[in-house]
Amino acid sequence: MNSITLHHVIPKFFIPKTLDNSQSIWKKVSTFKKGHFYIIIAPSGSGKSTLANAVLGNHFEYEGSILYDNLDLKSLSIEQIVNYRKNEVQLLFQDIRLINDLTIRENIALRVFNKKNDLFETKLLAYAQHLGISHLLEKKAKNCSYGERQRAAIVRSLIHPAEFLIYDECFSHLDVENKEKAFQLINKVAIEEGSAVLFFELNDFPFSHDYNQLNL
Ligand SMILES: Nc1ncnc2c1ncn2[C@@H]1O[C@H](COP(=O)(O)OP(=O)(O)OP(=O)(O)O)[C@@H](O)[C@H]1O
Repeated sequence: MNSITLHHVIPKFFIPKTLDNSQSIWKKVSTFKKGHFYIIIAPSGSGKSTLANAVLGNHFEYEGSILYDNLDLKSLSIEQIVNYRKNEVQLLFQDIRLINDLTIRENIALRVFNKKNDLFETKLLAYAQHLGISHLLEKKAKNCSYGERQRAAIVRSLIHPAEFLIYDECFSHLDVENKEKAFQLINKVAIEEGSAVLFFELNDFPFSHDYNQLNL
């Protein structure tokens, strides 16, 4: 998939306060392209999770359309949408969604549970080390802090990355140093893979970057 386009999208269940803001992407045409990098900055309650979940095909509670290349998401079957999640589009949900009773290693490996490949193990170890969670790999997720689980979820998102990587406030529990490390890792993997990255954030990152900035 080469692009995801928002075509006059506006949520059905609330009217965004920022609708009249000329920077806002509601009710406009915006295209996210493979290999490009975006940060969408918007205040609490402005619809970041609503839009991120809509782009994943988790709900259709909006007017307008979301296109995967030229295909309207609303015209796809559940099976087709699920297939897109294997290699084309993936979302790291704001609430992380690790399984409490599995270890951090098992949670990360879930992304590739039916694929045997030494490369995944190499990546898992390298990325865990980069984010400072190597010592937590055999620990159950429920016994880790929120920030530790957030870093584990970021590793999970990168061991078999899709073409469009979407992150909904994925650094919310990280200190500035860890935020920057996580950002650099996501950026590096996305460049290597040719993926697009879409960050949904409350505020801009506290370090310099050259991502395209959009607002809701
Ligand atoms: N299923 C739903 N039905 C009705 N209203 C909803 C539903 N889901 C979200 N909302 C409302 O839509 C608005 C946007 O919510 P959303 O979670 O998308 O915002 P957000 O920008 O991600 O916020 P935050 O930064 O606080 O996580 C909120 O006012 C929320 O209460």
